[in-house]
Amino acid sequence: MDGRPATEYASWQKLQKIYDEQHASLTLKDLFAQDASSGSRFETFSRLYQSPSSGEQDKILLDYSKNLITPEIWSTLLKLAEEAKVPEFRDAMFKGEHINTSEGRAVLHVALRNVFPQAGGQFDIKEEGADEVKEVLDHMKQFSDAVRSGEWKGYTGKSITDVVNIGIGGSDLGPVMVTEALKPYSKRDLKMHFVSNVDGSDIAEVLKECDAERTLFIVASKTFTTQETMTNAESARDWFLSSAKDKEHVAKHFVALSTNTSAVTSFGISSSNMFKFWDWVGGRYSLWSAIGLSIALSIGYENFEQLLLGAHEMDRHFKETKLEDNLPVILALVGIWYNDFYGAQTQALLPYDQYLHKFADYFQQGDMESNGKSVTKAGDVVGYQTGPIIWGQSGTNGQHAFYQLIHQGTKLIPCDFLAPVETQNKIGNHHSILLSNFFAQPEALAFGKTEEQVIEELGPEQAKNDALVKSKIFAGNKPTNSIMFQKLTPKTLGSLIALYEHKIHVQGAIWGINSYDQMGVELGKVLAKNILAQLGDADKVKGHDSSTTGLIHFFQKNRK
Ligand SMILES: O=P(O)(O)OC[C@H]1O[C@H](O)[C@H](O)[C@@H](O)[C@@H]1O
Repeated sequence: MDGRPATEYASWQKLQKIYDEQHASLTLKDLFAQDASSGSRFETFSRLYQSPSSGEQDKILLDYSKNLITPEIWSTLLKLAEEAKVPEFRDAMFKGEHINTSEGRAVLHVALRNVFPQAGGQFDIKEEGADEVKEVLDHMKQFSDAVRSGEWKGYTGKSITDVVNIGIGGSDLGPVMVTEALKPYSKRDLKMHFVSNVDGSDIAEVLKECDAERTLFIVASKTFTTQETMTNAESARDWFLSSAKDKEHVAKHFVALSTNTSAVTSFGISSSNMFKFWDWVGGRYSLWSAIGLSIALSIGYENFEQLLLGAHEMDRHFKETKLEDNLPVILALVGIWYNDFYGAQTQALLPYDQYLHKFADYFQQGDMESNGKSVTKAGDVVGYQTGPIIWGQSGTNGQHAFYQLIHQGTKLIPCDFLAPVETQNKIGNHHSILLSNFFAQPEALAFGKTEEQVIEELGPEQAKNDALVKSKIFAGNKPTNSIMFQKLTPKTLGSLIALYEHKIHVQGAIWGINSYDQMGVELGKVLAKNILAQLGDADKVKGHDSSTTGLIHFFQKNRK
């Protein structure tokens, strides 16, 4: 809680000792072979989460049995969570304590979904702005209903057909991921576009598809100062005014999502077209706030509310469930075991659901910006690994691209496999084929293929080729989690996102770092501003190393 280095905990030291003594002989094959004597490993190491309000329909099964853990390792990991005061740190977040210590802020994305008195009661959160959440949601409902119904008209009296969300980082990735994930619930005649990159090609391609009379621009930026977003927003406004001519028309075509009212109004967007949020909403935790307006426009406010409800129910689960049954805690501890003791550098997220194809992209920011830190909250340099590199993509596509390395490469890649029981699109036997791959890959990763099996398969003649035999062996022993949910509904998606958010929180608490600032993104921004001022004139290029100077001069000489 106070940023104690994790290595100081007795349970951490015990885990190190267990690892040193046992890891060479610890195999998933042996662990599962013990099933007969000690009861099913699946029973011991899996947990079923049921939505309190819709139970069966929105259940999530977490199977973590295919991990290199024994009862002793597992109880020591749970002890670590206690020693690191994970429950206290979690409760401090829910109470609104300023756990983002470097910025002196509360961390209250849970307050954004704390709007369901009927769902087991609300958390008591006393932070400035927390009581305004409902008001902003009502504004979002009213606005998204009006746009979706066609009641909201553009400057020539036509309804809106295209929505362009202009934002970057947390003001882009969440809306992109969720609108993709919930496409089956979307209004197909309201097309969503996302512009994030300051590369003019991004906005240019989107504008080619839009008609100024029927396009709504959402300028999404917590700070309303982000260079990429403001540059894109200005270009969008210029493009719009080249058709609309009159600045008065901006009000019908531009809205802002921000915490910065004065910057929004000076951009020319009236405060009545602004949807606000608060400094206790971190950018990468903001899709639940006004930043989710594009989501509400796409899937409708009622579905957006279901997304919030799913997250709120996972919040309750995280807050109220004992550590050994707590899904976010389980994911966090399994991750720490590989990250800190086995030395795994990465963590793959592999959804077997095409609609989740942006899930890993989203949690790249969620996890890596949160836990990519190397000093504790007390300011000490950590002597252990913190946040993993998050990567991945839709499972079957990955199988034909990078799974080779996971199966037979030299690196340990812990993987989370995710899949729905029910598909959104019943076509032939696609879903059975998809799921058979979802079941097969973790099995292959865990149990591999022995030399004897390879020899038997090859037959006596080919088996004489030793190199061929060796190349076909799968060492196995590769750990995975499998997460199955009933169907990718808005509510289930909300719960899945909150599950991973809280996993990140628990890991950050154990590592003693601040998961809620992002100082590491600042330096590059400052240097870029400085360079921008020098780009126009070769004589102005000063104060850099020879490499940077050489590159800038090369650009200046060759630009057209
Ligand atoms: O929403 P904005 O203020 O425009 O910020 C957009 C992004 O900017 C920075 O890169 C931060 O590191 C991100 O956390 C943030 O999401």
